[in-house]
Amino acid sequence: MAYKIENNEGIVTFTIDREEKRNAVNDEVMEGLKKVITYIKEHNEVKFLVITGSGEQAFCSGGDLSEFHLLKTEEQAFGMLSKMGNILYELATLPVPTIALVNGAAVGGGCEIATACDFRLVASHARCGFIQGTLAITSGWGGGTYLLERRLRYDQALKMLIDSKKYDAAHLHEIGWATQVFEGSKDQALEEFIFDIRKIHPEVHQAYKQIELRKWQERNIYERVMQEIRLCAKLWESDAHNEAVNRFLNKSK
Ligand SMILES: CC[C@H](C(=O)O)C(=O)SCCNC(=O)CCNC(=O)[C@H](O)C(C)(C)COP(=O)(O)OP(=O)(O)OC[C@H]1O[C@@H](n2cnc3c(N)ncnc32)[C@H](O)[C@@H]1OP(=O)(O)O
Repeated sequence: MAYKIENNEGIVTFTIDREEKRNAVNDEVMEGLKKVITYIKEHNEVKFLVITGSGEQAFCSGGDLSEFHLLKTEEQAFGMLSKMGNILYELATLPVPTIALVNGAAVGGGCEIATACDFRLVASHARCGFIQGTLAITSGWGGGTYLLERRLRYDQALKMLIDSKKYDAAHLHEIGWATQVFEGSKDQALEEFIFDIRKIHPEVHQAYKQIELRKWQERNIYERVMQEIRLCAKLWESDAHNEAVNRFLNKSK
């Protein structure tokens, strides 16, 4: 199975379990995310959603290039991108607080997943970035829109997107992308982070989160996410993108 779902007293953890591919997202992972989001919407006793990756090398390395490089046209790309874009929108707008437990590299779509969460607890060794630009595309799952909604300074958020490179944990915290940086056990870091909030009734958490979600609704965030995805799909067809992906896939052969 490409993922694990655990429920520990209302704390639901979704683990991308593809360590051999640095937890790259394939269709099975997408289906798993849809499953956990549906579970949370149908079970009021759930307090938080935690997303993490297996192993210590990667949280998530984005879309699975060995699968998605087969997509050649704008419409083929839009099909995959919009499927994950809709999943990420449902994740970003869940009523419960969401925590990205960034156990390692979060790059490309992996950085988008972490950005779509309310909190980012980042391992001190993790390097994260919107590296899509190195593949001659832009963020394709809505992560650029969510990043520019977060409270980073605009210039720092835009630089993170157009740098298209991995930042270290200290810098991610300095610019306000990382909520916290932790050493050692990710489970202990999570326990410490939720120590106080788990004492507070979940309806309080959800009421406060609704204040932000109402603003997103008023500002048509869904339409903006879909415009972002369409732009990425247009770039997907370029020779520059296809050549960059082939270089990555051939590098280890
Ligand atoms: C789909 C679109 C989406 C979007 O936002 O629109 C995107 O996510 S686009 C960006 C796609 N992701 C990438 O370009 C990242 C590629 N991976 C890396 O940069 C590195 O693997 C890294 C930094 C995550 C980890 O580096 P490390 O040195 O620890 O590992 P290796 O690079 O040696 O990789 C080990 C093994 O995993 C395979 N791998 C890694 N990432 C992916 C991936 N995204 N898709 C498919 N396969 C991936 C890599 O090929 C190696 O396989 P092996 O058979 O052992 O050679």
